[in-house]
Amino acid sequence: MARHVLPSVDSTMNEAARLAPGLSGSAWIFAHEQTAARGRRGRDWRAPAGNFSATLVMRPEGGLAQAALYSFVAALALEAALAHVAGPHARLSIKWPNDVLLNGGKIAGILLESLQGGAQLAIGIGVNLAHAPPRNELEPEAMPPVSLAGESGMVVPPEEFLPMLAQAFAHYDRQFRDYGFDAIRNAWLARAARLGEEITARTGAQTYRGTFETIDATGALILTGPEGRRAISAADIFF
Ligand SMILES: O=C(O)CCCC[C@@H]1SC[C@@H]2NC(=O)N[C@@H]21
Repeated sequence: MARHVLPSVDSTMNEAARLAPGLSGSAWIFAHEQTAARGRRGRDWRAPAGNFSATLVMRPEGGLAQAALYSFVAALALEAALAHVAGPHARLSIKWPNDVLLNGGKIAGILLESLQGGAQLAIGIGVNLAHAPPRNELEPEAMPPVSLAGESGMVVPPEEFLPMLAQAFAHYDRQFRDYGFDAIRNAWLARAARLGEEITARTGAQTYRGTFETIDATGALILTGPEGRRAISAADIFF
């Protein structure tokens, strides 16, 4: 698979959009540093040298709904690659839909954007390998950020993390294509943070509190509260 390695870039998502028209297959776009990286919901994302920053551009099968499920494929791949470097005792979990947590703090984030009218998908992945952002730069209720180095003392060069992540992604992508979302859903649920516990979901103006029952066949979070069972397809989650 093609790999583009950049010393510095505004955002690997922007670079993905620039390169996409010329890409026939899949490609990883990796940068040692990003100067204007973005997170979900228009938030800024810090991506200094030492942290991992990459975007995978690919051509998903099926329509947009199918492409959105790559959020879970990517989260599983990221969790697997982190388990590989952090060792079997690291407390890793996935917060719906796709934040990877280490020891209960956010170590990584995933951002999906469609390109070329949905023909291509850009999956951006950022991992705090060396540095966590300062708490005061985040929203007050955001998950506490952590880094791999801070939690474990381990130094993993970002360029060495790329092949591990690419391999783990290829594994789960194959599972998804061969066995469908059910296989991904089961693996995801086995690693889900706060499954069966009380959580809060905030969707724009609405806040719902309830028990995190499961995710459905579309990836929506199923919350059971005083008003019954609710499927939530986009929200911020608070524990
Ligand atoms: O948790 C989030 O809000 C998602 C963060 C995604 C950050 C990655 S870093 C690589 C890629 N380039 C970007 O500008 N953003 C994503």
